[in-house]
Amino acid sequence: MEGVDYLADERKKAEFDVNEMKIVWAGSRHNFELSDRISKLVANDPGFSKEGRTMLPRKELFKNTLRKATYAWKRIIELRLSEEEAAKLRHFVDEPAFTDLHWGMFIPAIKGQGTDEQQKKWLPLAYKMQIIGCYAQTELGHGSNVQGLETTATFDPQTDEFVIHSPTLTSSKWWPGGLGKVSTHAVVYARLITNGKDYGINGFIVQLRSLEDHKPLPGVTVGDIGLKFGNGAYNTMDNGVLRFDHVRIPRDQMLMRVSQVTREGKYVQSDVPRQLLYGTMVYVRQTIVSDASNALSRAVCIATRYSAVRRQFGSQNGGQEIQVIDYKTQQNRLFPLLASAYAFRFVGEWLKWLYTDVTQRLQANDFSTLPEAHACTAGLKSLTTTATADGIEECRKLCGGHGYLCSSGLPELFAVYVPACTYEGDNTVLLLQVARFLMKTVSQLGSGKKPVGTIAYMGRIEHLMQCRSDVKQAKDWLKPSAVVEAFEARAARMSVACAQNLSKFDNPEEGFAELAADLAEAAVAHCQLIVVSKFIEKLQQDIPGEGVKQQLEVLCGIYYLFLLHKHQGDFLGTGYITSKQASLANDQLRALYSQLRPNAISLVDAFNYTDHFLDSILGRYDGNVYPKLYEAAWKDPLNQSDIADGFHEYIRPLLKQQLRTARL
Ligand SMILES: CCCCCCC/C=C/C(=O)SCCNC(=O)CCNC(=O)[C@H](O)C(C)(C)COP(=O)(O)OP(=O)(O)OC[C@H]1O[C@@H](n2cnc3c(N)ncnc32)[C@H](O)[C@@H]1OP(=O)(O)O
Ligand SMILES: Cc1cc2nc3c(=O)[nH]c(=O)nc-3n(C[C@H](O)[C@H](O)[C@H](O)COP(=O)(O)OP(=O)(O)OC[C@H]3O[C@@H](n4cnc5c(N)ncnc54)[C@H](O)[C@@H]3O)c2cc1C
Repeated sequence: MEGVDYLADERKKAEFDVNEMKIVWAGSRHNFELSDRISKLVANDPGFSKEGRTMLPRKELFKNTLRKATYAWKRIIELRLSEEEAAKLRHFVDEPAFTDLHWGMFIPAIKGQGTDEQQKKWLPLAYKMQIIGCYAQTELGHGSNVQGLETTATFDPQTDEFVIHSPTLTSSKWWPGGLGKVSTHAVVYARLITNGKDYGINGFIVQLRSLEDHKPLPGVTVGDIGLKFGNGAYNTMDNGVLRFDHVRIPRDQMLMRVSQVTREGKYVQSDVPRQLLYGTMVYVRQTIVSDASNALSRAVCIATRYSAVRRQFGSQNGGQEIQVIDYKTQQNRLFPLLASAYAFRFVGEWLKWLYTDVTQRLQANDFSTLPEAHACTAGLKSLTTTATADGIEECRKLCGGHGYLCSSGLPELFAVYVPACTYEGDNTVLLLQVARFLMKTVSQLGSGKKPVGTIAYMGRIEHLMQCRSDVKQAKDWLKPSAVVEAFEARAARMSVACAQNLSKFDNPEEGFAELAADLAEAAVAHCQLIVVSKFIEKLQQDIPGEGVKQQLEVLCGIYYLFLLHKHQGDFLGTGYITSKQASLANDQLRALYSQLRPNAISLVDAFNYTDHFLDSILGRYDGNVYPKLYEAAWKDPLNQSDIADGFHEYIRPLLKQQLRTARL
């Protein structure tokens, strides 16, 4: 039965041009062609096979990752791939590896915090992978509280060196990816001490291992921190532990863009803000937002295809049972996730633009938009990773029992993805950063400083505090102006309520700690407003392709009406809508589910994922699920023999004993 498309009827139902939607999803025709070409290249290369990955013991799994990463590098060189193509290739190889941190954090840290001279020295080595680096910030005792890090870098003017030292057990670096077994170098964050004074955290380039035999250098203790959550999953990564015993590095290995230490040991602060030390985190948080749409769309693609294949109940006169995708409850769980995948795609595109803009401004010594960029990257990283991790798990449940099989692809996807809620900033800690930014904005209202960008709506605070929704019938909820005002009024009112409550405390920090849960909710409301607004703005662009814009309008409506339904307590509680208007929103949401239904399979086809990338029997493009599940079961190592290892040792004596008892 090879070659039959079991989802062909579903595909025929599409009311839009799928090829044009693929381009919208990819961001441009160029991006589409690039992804299409590289994903097929990876899928057709046996060197990148994923076969049996979840069954391998850790050591073999890790060795296999080293093989794949090295093979990927070989192919990148052989095919003379550009930086953009190489990054795509690593993405489609789809296995967390030390290279993620080398390219994703070590190099960006040197670029962002190194002087021109330092970049000239280190970047060519890193680009050719003649050195391999990681980002060593977090310690056993401190992750979120970066200012609490304990590793020291003490300047020795006698030798013109820094002495890097781990003074306590809790100062051991703990977690950095690529550190445990591979990295030769690290950007290490340590307290800078000179002339007996502690100047706080700074980055230093430190060599950890010999470039000859890869042995740790004298004074360096380094290893892997141990097995993590899930089979396979993130265990392909060597998250590491690192201790220094008075390790000496030349002074010029301190990353000196933000501050410098002179030959005499004098500390000099540049005129750039100290927060630039945190710049690598801003960059990576922005990439994590784009990646959320990749991970969520992947899970949704699997769950949607399988929901169209799977049938349960409702057979009449011997006819077929109902496809589970036709149950309203399935749609109510699945379609908002499909809509979220598209929403996160577009907000990710916008955030990339914002990041590029702030980077250009920083180069021109304009630091004015840095606080907003920090708040947006932190908040959207938190919002999108939380929703994506929850969404992947929901997709697993949407696939019933078969979703729990590793061959569905969902358990591994979840296990690889879920730490995104923690790394690059715990999601709650990041929301509180957004809340601080919002409270600062509210406190400055009336001071003459006009809020701009994503907080421009605060400039209309008087209107937003007293306006009421004018929705009278369900379809009024399709008017962008009605929706944007609803989300703005909710976010503004929640922030103002927090600010009013905060003002009742004599000590603002005590107040902030006491009201943290409310503040985090206000931050979520603000971030949801950003996602909704950016989706609506996207729809105001010229979008070619028959029916493409209409489908995006349906998805956008589902995204915001589902949020409105889920958080109706906020909208009702702040008095912007009535319960009747909330109920109309729900009516409209149901109507949109019906509009989306015939297009569901084509909307996930628009992600253009290869079966290799999805790595899921339930999500196969052709929908040929049952024969392939059956076939895969027989490939399990337990089925290599009829009689299991251990039978003679354990089960047989047990059975014999029971036989004896029965005879008695
Ligand atoms: C592509 C790669 C693959 C992905 C693999 C991922 C592997 C994972 C890697 C990692 O996890 S690396 C380690 C990441 N660690 C964190 O994210 C730590 C989280 N903590 C922090 O970011 C910060 O310390 C904090 C919690 C945001 C701030 O703590 P604190 O309250 O102590 O703030 P201060 O340091 O005093 O700063 C105050 C001032 O600075 C502003 N600010 C904070 N962060 C930034 C930033 N990143 N950019 C710009 N500005 C920032 C903050 O808003 C305050 O401003 P004001 O209120 O004073 O105006
Ligand atoms: C898979 C993985 C890869 C990683 N890779 C790297 C890497 O390459 N390099 C690197 O340097 N680090 C890395 N990390 C570390 C990561 O950045 C930290 O774990 C993360 O920043 C969270 O910090 P923490 O572990 O200290 O959490 P904690 O701050 O200890 O969080 C514990 C709990 O306390 C809460 N909490 C903490 N502070 C507050 C507060 N102020 N208010 C309210 N609640 C609070 C949190 O919400 C959380 O619920 C990685 C972590 C993981 C899991």
